Amino acid sequence: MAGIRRIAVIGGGAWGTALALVAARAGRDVALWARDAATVDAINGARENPRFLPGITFDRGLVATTELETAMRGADAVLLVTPAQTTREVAGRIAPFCLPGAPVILAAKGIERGSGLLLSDVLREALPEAVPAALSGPSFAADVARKLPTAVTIAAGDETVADALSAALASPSFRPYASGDLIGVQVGGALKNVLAIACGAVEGRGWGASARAALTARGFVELSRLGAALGARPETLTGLSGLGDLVLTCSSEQSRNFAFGIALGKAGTAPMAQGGKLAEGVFSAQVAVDIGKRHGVELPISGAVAAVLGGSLSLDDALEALMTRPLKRES
Ligand SMILES: NC(=O)C1=CN([C@@H]2O[C@H](COP(=O)(O)OP(=O)(O)OC[C@H]3O[C@@H](n4cnc5c(N)ncnc54)[C@H](O)[C@@H]3O)[C@@H](O)[C@H]2O)C=CC1
Ligand SMILES: O=C(CO)COP(=O)(O)O
Repeated sequence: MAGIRRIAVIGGGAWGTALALVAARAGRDVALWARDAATVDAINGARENPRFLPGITFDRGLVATTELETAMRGADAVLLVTPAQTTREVAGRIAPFCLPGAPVILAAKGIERGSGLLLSDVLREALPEAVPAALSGPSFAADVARKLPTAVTIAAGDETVADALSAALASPSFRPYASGDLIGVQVGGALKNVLAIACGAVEGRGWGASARAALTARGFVELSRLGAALGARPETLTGLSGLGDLVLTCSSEQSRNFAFGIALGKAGTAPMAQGGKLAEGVFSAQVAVDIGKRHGVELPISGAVAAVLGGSLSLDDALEALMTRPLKRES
């Protein structure tokens, strides 16, 4: 496909702002849409997003706006960076302004709850003229905004689209790898959040580093089995958006899912509130288990997370249930 000159970034939270910086550093003409006027003013004026990226002054100026039509005007590609559960609504809102055939890169990590659809399928329903793509991998917004180096996967059904998007976003601090596996990239991104809650709970409950590593490894088995059942490629599951992101989020308090898990672990049962920060795994746990059931894939750790979050199981009982499952050979 032709070179990508102008990119619209939809969503002015931590990741949307960081990705707008990535695109600007890669030499793209960037317009960032945020719904909150104070955020737009701070980005345009002080080169900051104090609500979502506190303490970071950007190395580049960005053009932000509260007007969707202005942000979308002439965009060759769109980065959709609002929470997973808002994808259908926001895709519907940008639909009137989206150029036919423009790639829409899904940057949220989750599965739609009501429908059980991956976000690329949500996009196909809400914005059928767009070409779905996904960006995922080990990448904390604050690190990326600070220009710390990382690598991610960018996937699209047509690998030449993934190649073009990778070229459009690459810079010395941000290295995308192109992939044709749109399903695998999304399954990894959604499941690692659920598993990070489990690992955080282990941390918060004081069950030790050995338990956390064991849970991460068995969690990877869940992620791989679900991915394989949905048609993911093995190299995606062991790659940046699968194992890479799982390792990051299951071991770092910088992760909101892991931090949510720590709070859960300290409480022993599901906390009443999330403390305001987005933890996507909370929304994906049960729907992932339901998808697994439909495909004959058991997800015991994700199931335990869903049951604890749903209030039907305490953490201590969840641990006992996992540890006393019938013994089997490792696979
Ligand atoms: N923060 C991070 O390090 C990373 C986040 N992600 C993913 O990116 C997605 C977004 O996360 P963040 O930007 O970090 O969250 P955030 O909480 O920092 O920001 C969310 C943004 O979405 C906006 N928003 C919420 N509901 C909306 C709606 N209905 N319509 C329009 N805008 C709406 C909020 O106003 C806010 O600007 C999540 O799925 C997350 O898993 C992916 C990689 C890294
Ligand atoms: O996806 C992320 C890093 O790759 C961010 O993780 P959290 O949403 O748990 O903060």
